[in-house]
Amino acid sequence: TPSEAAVLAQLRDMWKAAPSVVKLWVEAVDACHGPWPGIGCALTDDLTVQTPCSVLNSTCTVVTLKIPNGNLTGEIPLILAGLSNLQHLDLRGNLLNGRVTPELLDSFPMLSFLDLSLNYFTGTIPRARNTSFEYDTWSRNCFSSENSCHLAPQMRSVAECRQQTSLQLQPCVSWTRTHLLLLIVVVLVCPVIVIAALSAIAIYYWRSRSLQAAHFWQLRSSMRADVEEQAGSQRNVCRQFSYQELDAATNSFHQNALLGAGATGFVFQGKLDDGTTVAVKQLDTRNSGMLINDEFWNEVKVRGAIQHPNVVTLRGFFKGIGGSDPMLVCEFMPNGSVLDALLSDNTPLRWPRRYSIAHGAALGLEYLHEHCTPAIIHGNLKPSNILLDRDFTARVGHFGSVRVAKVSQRAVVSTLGFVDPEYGVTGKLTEKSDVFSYGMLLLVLVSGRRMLESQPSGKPQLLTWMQLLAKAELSELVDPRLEGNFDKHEVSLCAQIVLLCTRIQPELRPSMSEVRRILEGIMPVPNSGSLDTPVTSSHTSFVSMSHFSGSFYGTSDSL
Ligand SMILES: Nc1ncnc2c1ncn2[C@@H]1O[C@H](COP(=O)(O)OP(=O)(O)OP(=O)(O)O)[C@@H](O)[C@H]1O
Repeated sequence: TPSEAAVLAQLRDMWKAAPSVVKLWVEAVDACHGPWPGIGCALTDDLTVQTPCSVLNSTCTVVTLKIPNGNLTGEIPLILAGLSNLQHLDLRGNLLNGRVTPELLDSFPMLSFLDLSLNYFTGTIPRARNTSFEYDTWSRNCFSSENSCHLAPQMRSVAECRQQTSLQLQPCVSWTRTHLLLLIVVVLVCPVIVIAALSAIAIYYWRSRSLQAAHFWQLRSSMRADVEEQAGSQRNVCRQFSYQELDAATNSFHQNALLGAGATGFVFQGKLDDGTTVAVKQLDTRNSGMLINDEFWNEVKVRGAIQHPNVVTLRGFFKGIGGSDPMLVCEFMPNGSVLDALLSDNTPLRWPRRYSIAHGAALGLEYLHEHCTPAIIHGNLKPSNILLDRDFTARVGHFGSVRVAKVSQRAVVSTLGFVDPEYGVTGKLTEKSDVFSYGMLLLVLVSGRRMLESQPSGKPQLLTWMQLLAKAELSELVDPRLEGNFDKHEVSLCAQIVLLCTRIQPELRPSMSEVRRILEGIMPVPNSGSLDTPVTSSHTSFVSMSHFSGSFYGTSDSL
C-alpha cells in the first residue's frame, strides 16, 4: 500500500549504510514487484500466497521482511509498525539494541514467524498479546530476568552485553535478605516459643509432682505423729531399770534372745512385765573401751525425752551397778536394722521401701539436728543403727553413744567408711558429720549389700562404689538385686544427694532438712556447678588421701 511504500523508503534510508540486502533496495524498482531482496508481498484477498504486485496498489501489502545478518544497528524502528500485515519478520544476527515493546509486536496481528535472535536487545522479553513464538526468537540477546538482576536464560554473556549496550543489572537481592524478617521470626521467635512452652510444661509437671510429693509426705508424717503421740502417752517415760527386771525380760540374756552384736556390745530381745517387747543393749565397757560417766547418763536422759516417729524411743537404762555392764532399753523394732534387711537372703528390699527408708532416716536426723535444743548429733550413723519398725518405717537408733562415751579407737575404726573423714582429722563431731554418714547410708541403699562385702584384699568395696558414683555410672551402681525395678528419677536424686553429703568441706554439705526436701521433690538439687568437690573429686579427694585406704576401712563384720 502507499503507506507501506513510505515505511519501506524510510527503512531503506535508515539502513542503507549497513552492508546488507538493503543496499540492493533500488528506488527505481517497485519494492513489491522487483521485489526488493528480503521483502515479500501478497494481495490482501489471499495473504498466504506471496505475489509480485505494485507497492502503490492499495490491495498489495508487505507480508515478509527478512534482513538477517545485515549489520543493522540502532534501535528497532517504530515505523515498522506500519507494516501491519507482516507475517514473517526476520532480523536475526544484526547489531540491533534497545527494547522490543509488546506494543510493537501487537501491531502485527498476522505475525506467525519472528526471529530477533543474535542481536543486543535489552529489557525483558516482550509478551505480545496475540503471538507466541519459539524461544529461539529471543536467544543470544541481552534480555534480563523480571527483577533485572541477571540475564534471562540463553542470552549472551554479561560482559559482551555490557560492551555493546548500556545494560545495567541491579544487584541481586538474596532470598535471605528479602526474607530477613521471616528468618528472624523463625530463628529467634520460634525457639523462644518452643522453649517457653517446654519450660511451662516442665514447671507445671515439676510443681504438680512437688505438690503431690509434699502432700504425700506431710500426710504420712502427720498420720504417724498422731499414732505415735497416742502410743507415747500410754507408754512409760524413760526410767531406770533394775538388773533383775532386764534379766527376767531377756530370759537371763539367753542366746535365743540375741538380736545382734555391735562394736559396743550385744543386743537382746526382751519382754517387760507390762507385756511390751524391748531391745536391751549391753554396753561392753571392758572390751569396747567405752568410758561411761555422768555426762553419758545425762545424755541418756536427754535421749529418753525424745519422741519422734523416725527415732527409736529409749525406754530406759540400767547403770551397771555390781560389776554388770550398763544397759540401754529401747523400743523393739520387729524388722531389725537396714543392715539386716540388706544382708538378708530373703526377698531383697524393693526400691520404694528403700526410698521411704532414706526419707524416714532424713526426717529423724532433721528432728535431732534442727528441732532439739541443744541439737543432738548422732555421731554413729550407719545401716545397723537405722532400725525398721513393723511397717518398715526407718527409725534412727543408738545415737549419742559414740560421742559422749568416748569409745576406744577400735570402736571408731569399726564404723569407718560411714564416719566423716573430718572427724578422723579433727576428732570433732558436728551435724555435718551425720550428714556425711547419711550420704554413705544412702549409697548403701542404692547399691545394696555388694558395697558392704569385702574385696579379696579385705577392704570393703566402698572406694569402687564412690568411683562409680563420681563417674555417674548409675546403671552399675544400682543394686542388681532390684532387677531393674527402680525409679530412675529417685535413684538419680539419691546419687546426687550422696555427692552433696560427702563433700570434703563440711560447710558445703546440705542440712538434713534440705536433704529431706530434695527427697520430697519440693526443693531442686543444687546445680552441678556446686557439686564439684564430692569426696571422690580427683583434686581435693578424700579418696586420694592416703588414710582412706588399707586399714582405714572397717570390714563387713564391723558394719
Ligand atoms: N531396737 C532394736 N530392735 C530390734 N533389733 C535391734 C534393735 N537395736 C539393735 N538391733 C539389732 O542388733 C544389731 C546390732 O545393733 P547395734 O546397735 O549393737 O549395732 P551397731 O550399731 O553396729 O553397734 P554400735 O552402735 O555399738 O557400733 C542390729 O543390726 C539389729 O539387728
